Amino acid sequence: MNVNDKYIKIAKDILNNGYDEESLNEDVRPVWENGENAYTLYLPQQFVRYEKGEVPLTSLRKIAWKSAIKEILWIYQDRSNDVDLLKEKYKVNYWDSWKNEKGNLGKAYGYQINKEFKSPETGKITNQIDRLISELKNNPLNRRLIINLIDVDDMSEMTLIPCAFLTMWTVTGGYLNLTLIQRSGDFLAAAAPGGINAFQYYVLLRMISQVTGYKAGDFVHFIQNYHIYKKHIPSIKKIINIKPDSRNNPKLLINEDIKEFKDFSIDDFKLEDYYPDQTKYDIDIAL
Ligand SMILES: Nc1nc(=O)c2c([nH]1)NC[C@@H]1CN(c3ccc(C(=O)N[C@@H](CCC(=O)O)C(=O)O)cc3)CN21
Ligand SMILES: O=c1ccn([C@H]2C[C@H](O)[C@@H](COP(=O)(O)O)O2)c(=O)[nH]1
Repeated sequence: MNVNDKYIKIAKDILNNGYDEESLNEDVRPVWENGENAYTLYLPQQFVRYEKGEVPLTSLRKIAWKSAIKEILWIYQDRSNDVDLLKEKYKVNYWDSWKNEKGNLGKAYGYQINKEFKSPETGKITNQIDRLISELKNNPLNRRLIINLIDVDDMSEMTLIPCAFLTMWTVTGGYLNLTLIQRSGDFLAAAAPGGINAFQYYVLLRMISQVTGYKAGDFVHFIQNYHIYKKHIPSIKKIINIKPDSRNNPKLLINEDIKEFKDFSIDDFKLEDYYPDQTKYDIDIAL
């Protein structure tokens, strides 16, 4: 099954078999801009496997792939929670609704990457990304290689509790394999197979592989609550009936001269053979 097939299969599964929040007569947290409840159809515990060499980018609709990479650079390289930085440095606006009065996300996302702690392996003061890179180079059989964006001590000071919050990393011979755990996934806006979340974490896998001397291996994306907002249903129904351009076979090229994680910039990433459907969808984002 290619990425588009995976997209269509899970979309149909949620549409046909998803639990309908509205009919459960319980409160839901998210609202639309006008204050109305944002109900979903949802399925629990879905996962998507992308074999090595497969780029998780759908061509059923246009994905903001550069913004997706910029978000990763902002979180893992700038180690920032500052929404104004995302806007000024990267021209990405879509986190604006979640910033606090100081213009940041509180103790979420990049804050957890910048936080220092004592490495359990070396005893030296480090941060989660530096420890991961150093252990992959020096101690590849380490089974404790995770990056966690949720620290329960800080949860009440996060403006949004990270959705794609946990990565786990395992070396097999010359390959680095990644699992991403996502607690909650908005199918249309971000979490679909080949959408922003899958693609951006695949890019992180490629980047970390490149600077630690491995090839990118398999990528598994697990979503605990996978949902389609009911307002998005008409768009999803259109998308799953698109016949994509048969030339699609996306390849991601990354500047091979980059050897240090801190040196990647957005201009080091190029996509080839990507011809996404150009239909425009006006996507409301639940707040
Ligand atoms: N309900 C909800 N869904 C999300 O996916 C989400 C949140 N909230 N809150 C935090 C971030 C913000 N995210 C967003 C916000 C907006 C778009 C969006 O407007 N996407 C459009 C245009 C993207 C562009 O061209 O820049 C799209 O067509 O996908 C996507 C993800 C992802 N996250
Ligand atoms: O990277 C992201 C960030 C956010 N989301 C979605 C998932 C949910 O629809 C909302 C968050 O609402 P919660 O009630 O906190 O789950 O944002 C995503 O899919 N991907």
